[in-house]
Amino acid sequence: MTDVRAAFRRFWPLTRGDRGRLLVIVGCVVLSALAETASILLFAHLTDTALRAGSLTAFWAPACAWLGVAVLGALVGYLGNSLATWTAERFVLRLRAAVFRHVQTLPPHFFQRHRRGDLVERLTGDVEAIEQLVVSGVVGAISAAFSAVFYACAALYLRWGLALVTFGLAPLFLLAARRFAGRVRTASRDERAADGAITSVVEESLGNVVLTQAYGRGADEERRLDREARAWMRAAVRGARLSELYEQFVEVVETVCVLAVIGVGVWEISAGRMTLGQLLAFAAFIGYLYPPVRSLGQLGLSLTAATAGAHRLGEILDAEPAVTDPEHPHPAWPVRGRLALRGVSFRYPGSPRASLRDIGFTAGPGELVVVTGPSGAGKSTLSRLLTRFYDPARGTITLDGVPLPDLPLAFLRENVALLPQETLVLSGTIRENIGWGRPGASDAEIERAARDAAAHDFVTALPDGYDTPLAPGTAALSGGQLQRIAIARAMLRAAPVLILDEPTAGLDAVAARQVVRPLRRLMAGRTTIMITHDLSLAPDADRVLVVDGGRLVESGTHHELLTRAGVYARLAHPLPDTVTDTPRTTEETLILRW
Ligand SMILES: Nc1ncnc2c1ncn2[C@@H]1O[C@H](COP(=O)(O)OP(=O)(O)OP(=O)(O)O)[C@@H](O)[C@H]1O
Repeated sequence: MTDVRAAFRRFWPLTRGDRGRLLVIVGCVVLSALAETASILLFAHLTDTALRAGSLTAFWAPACAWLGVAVLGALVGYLGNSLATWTAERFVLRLRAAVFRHVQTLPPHFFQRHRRGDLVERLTGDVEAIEQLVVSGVVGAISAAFSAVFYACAALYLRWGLALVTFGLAPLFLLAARRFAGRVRTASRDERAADGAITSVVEESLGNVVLTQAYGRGADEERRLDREARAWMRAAVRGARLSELYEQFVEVVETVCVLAVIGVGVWEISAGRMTLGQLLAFAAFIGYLYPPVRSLGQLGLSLTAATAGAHRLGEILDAEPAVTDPEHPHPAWPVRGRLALRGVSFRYPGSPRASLRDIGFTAGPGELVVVTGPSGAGKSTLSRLLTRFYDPARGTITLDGVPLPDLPLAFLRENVALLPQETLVLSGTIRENIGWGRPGASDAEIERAARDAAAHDFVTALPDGYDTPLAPGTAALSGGQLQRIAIARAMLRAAPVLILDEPTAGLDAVAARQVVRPLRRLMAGRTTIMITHDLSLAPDADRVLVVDGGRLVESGTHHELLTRAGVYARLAHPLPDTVTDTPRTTEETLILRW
């Protein structure tokens, strides 16, 4: 129960703005229960007056009153239920938006440590489970409680002795619910986790379908899905069995209660202390009284199950963003793009060792700094610090002399554009994909960016041109073409600082050649930090930095580093022109990958 309370306290604030409506719903629920109670009393009256006497004249007045009450109850019931559904859905909408907003602020390592399918499940199934707890649960509990109180009062009014017998048996329902609660919670938690695992496997398998087919691993993937699906089935069956067992058990308890009441009632009638109408009405009340008591117990079980969802969602909401906006941000200025790193060290949260140690360098407008090094050296980590996905543990990074943490994140990322390693395609047309770089850009600006990125020709050759729809993983464009779309997007952003993370990764020599020219146009006049294994652009760089084991081990121009015969020379080896002094053009040296 403490879990339910804690979950409720955590998510209740999200009902702000709808509490007036919740009050109206409660009003409707109470009126509905009152109408139900009144109809039963009218039924008793009708039995004792019209039915027993067989008088039609005595029939009309209670019958009309009963009809009036029924119509009123129906209207109020309709209003209350519609409003409750609307409020519940609004709550789901708000909760999902809040969780999604929070997820957007979380650092890269959060997404590396959680399977995507599991996150999807938390944002869908678990969000709905919490709605059960906070909105439908509360409305259901209030409705059940008021109904139980009204029926109990009416039963007391009809025959208080008999009513007390009835009430004495009611706690049996709550006891039964208590006994089941723990097991229901475990089954529900397992079911939700298994749901997430299934979504993850399906998503991963579909995402890697080419690899799976190429390596003939379809059967393995099927087994993987089967394993998760069986875990889900076990949990689902366990949950269903528990709730069925509870239902049936309660059914038997209810029968015992009703029989006890009728038995006592028959004895009362035989002693002349009760009329048949009263007994029938009383039996009806019992029929009505136990379901709300029962549903209070059932509700307890649903709420307990919902806490499993609350717990899983809490894990997301408790994850902290790695960086936040400064309290007193530095005022905006026209950024020139001078980057400076001094003594920068960084370790990923939870990682035993530092990924970067004591890194320092500067880069100014119009300069190209190539950062290279073996796999795992810390190059991508550096790009994450420059775009402030993380702050360094030690040292500082400044933009035009202002430390990055003093800048509003939006301002920083407007001025420091990242071209990530994965060519990211968004759901939308090519025009929207490019326009994403700068919201509000005109079609002419988008087209100009596409021309500069050498994308215009292949885009216009497509049947739908700029209106060709793209979607992640389903784009009918080559890797090089997608990369040029990404370059056009970055062109449009027109940020003074560019961070290019492996801009030619995954492209063959021909495709790489096609992106080099647009890349150079993109870099012109900007401060560019290019993280790459591909040394084809290194001869053009003002400075090449070699990172190894998180440290900056060498720095200089391509030719200086080659003549130094250190790590860089080894990385670039064997290169046909390692000792020539005449630098080749970028295109000629393009295949200098190591
Ligand atoms: N989320 C993370 N949590 C813990 N350690 C991480 C995380 N991401 C990366 N690392 C570690 O940090 C180090 C640097 O990784 P990084 O991705 O920056 O290397 P890289 O030089 O970009 O490699 P590659 O060239 O293969 O992309 C590696 O040892 C890696 O294992």
